[in-house]
Amino acid sequence: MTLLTKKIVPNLECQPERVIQFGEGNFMRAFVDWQLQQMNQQGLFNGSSVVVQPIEQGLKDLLDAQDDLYTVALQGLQNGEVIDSVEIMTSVSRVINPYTQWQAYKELASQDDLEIIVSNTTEAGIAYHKEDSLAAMPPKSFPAKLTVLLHERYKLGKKGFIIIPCELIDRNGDKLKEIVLQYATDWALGHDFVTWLETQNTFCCSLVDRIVPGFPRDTAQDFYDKLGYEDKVLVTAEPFMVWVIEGPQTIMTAFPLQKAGLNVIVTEDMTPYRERKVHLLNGPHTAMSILARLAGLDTVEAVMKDLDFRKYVDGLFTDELIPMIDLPISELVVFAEQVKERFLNPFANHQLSAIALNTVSKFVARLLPVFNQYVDTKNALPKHMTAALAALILSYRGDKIVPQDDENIIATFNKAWEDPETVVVTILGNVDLWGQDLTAISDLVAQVKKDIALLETAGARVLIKKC
Ligand SMILES: NC(=O)C1=CN([C@@H]2O[C@H](COP(=O)(O)OP(=O)(O)OC[C@H]3O[C@@H](n4cnc5c(N)ncnc54)[C@H](O)[C@@H]3O)[C@@H](O)[C@H]2O)C=CC1
Ligand SMILES: O=P(O)(O)OC[C@H]1O[C@](O)(CO)[C@@H](O)[C@@H]1O
Repeated sequence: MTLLTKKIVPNLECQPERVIQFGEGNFMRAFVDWQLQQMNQQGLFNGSSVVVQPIEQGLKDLLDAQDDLYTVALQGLQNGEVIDSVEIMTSVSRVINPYTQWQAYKELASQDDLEIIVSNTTEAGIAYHKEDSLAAMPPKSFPAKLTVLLHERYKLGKKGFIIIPCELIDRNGDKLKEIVLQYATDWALGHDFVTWLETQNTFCCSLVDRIVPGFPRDTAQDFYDKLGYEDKVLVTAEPFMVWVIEGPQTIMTAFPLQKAGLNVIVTEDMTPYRERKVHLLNGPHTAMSILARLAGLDTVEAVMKDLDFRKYVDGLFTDELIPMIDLPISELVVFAEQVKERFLNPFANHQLSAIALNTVSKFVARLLPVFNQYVDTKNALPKHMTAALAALILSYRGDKIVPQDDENIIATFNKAWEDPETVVVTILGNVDLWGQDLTAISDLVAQVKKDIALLETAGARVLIKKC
């Protein structure tokens, strides 16, 4: 079968390079480059991205063999409709491997059309390596490579960039800027360079949300048969997306994502949006994964299609999560409905066991802040979250399902379960697990004991029906 190349795309228009993108992975290609494509199609941007492969091994060769073309398959539900679409992306101009093309990389500094820098180098990428130097070709870390590029740009007396990292770490833009400034100090790049960095560049924090399963290993041949060509870097993604960017509204002039109708929010403070995502998407994931596994269910979709569990999920959203988040209720209701639709994605096959990895820390980050808020404002226990907490303690006994977590956490639960009479008090009172003494919450110990007893005698389905 023919490989996807320019020959397959007639009248391919080359757009000027306007974006430097660190990271050629699945997420960036189905998120940022897909958005460039949407803007280009509407004649709003007329720009392409030059992609920098951040580590020595990567997809450059595969992409180059396809003239940097690839397909994005969007699969899922949107506004009640099944979306199963494919589109060839023409928004990547070329891929630079700085390990073999260091000079070409540095020359990007001289291109005036380049205005925007984006990145996703995984959670490990925004890191400081003390050994990195200005003379290295290239330095190891992504922030060090970026510092070299910015310094070249400064030396040419040109304007700076809008820099929007997409890594899934809190306050990614601040962290990236902090490390770049650290290199500027380490490498003695001078006060004027630091002033240029501060005044001519806009580092934005951003929060991305789109589930991108990536290359469809099991069904690739079906895709090729349907497409009529082979695409070794085809990427599947859900139709839903949100990009929350913390920065000045003016960035939308250079980067008209919103004008193209994309779900992009530019705000002065992204905290509520981060909370919205963590508590309304990842929170229900965690609560349902704990309880539904005890009832023998295995995927998010199965939970959402089960009438009893669906009621539980709806109640969790409506009674306990939405009222505790500091954003307009109408906005939260819309977001919650979108999340439920995403949970029902028939293409996703999202395993509860995958979500359940490291459940204790996930419970702390995703549910406990809302749990505390509920107790403080309502002076009562949130029943749905309390049931999930009880199920967590029971599952970590290890006889019904095998918990996967840090070995110290597993050991803590094993030890506590040696005495079933005291296990609830021991676990809830363990500040190392929760960051607080949960036995101090009025009635919690008694309720969790009752819930565990019901889980043991009647099962998870009966417990959630009581919520
Ligand atoms: N796939 C998804 O559904 C979503 C993924 N994310 C996040 O995006 C990140 C990337 O995900 P994918 O694109 O799916 O993975 P991927 O494996 O396709 O791409 C990883 C990218 O990160 C780069 N990279 C890896 N380690 C690095 C390091 N130490 N320093 C610099 N660069 C490094 C690689 O060169 C590659 O460009 C992940 O951290 C993930 O948490 C965020 C939202 C959704
Ligand atoms: O299964 P979890 O850990 O709740 O995460 C669900 C998904 O949400 C996302 O944050 C969506 O953007 C992805 O990173 C992740 O795949």
